[in-house]
Amino acid sequence: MVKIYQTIPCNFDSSIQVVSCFVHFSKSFILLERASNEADPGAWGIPGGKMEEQESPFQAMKRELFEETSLEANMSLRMLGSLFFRRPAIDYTLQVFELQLKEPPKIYLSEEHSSYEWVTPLQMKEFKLIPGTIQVYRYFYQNVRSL
Ligand SMILES: Nc1nc2c([nH]c(=O)n2[C@@H]2O[C@H](COP(=O)(O)OP(=O)(O)OP(=O)(O)O)[C@@H](O)[C@H]2O)c(=O)[nH]1
Repeated sequence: MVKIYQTIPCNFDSSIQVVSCFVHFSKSFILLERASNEADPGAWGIPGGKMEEQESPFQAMKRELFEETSLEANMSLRMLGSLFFRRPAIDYTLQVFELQLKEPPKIYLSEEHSSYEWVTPLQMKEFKLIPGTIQVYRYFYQNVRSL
């Protein structure tokens, strides 16, 4: 159960910041499957993770992309915006990025993930996604302003 807000909700704990990225190639973007020894095993999501202290969102996003996929993002990494996530036990801010690739990339996964797939927006529904993934996609790419 997750609630997503465009503006900061009342009594929001903003101490946790997460970054995530839609990595596009052709008409697809990449989803990663969380490994069996991770939180939420078997759930699929776009690359991302928690920001570390003293990192900027861009630094955190580049680090996570490299750790999780081996992709090195430079000038082409763009920030799309932020959303506020409220789960029963935790609040966090999600900073969402996109990276458009022109060449087919070589992907090397870390131990955090067991597999990856390139999916079109329509195929997203076939995956057991991290809650909120479809809403985040719609918000940034289909200009749907209500979550
Ligand atoms: N990677 C990723 N995480 C997301 C997305 N959406 C979303 O709510 N999250 C949440 O953001 C958090 C990211 O945490 P993580 O466990 O992947 O971060 P991390 O790699 O830094 O892990 P650690 O510091 O616990 O080792 C998780 O609670 C995850 O459910 C998403 O699209 N991608």
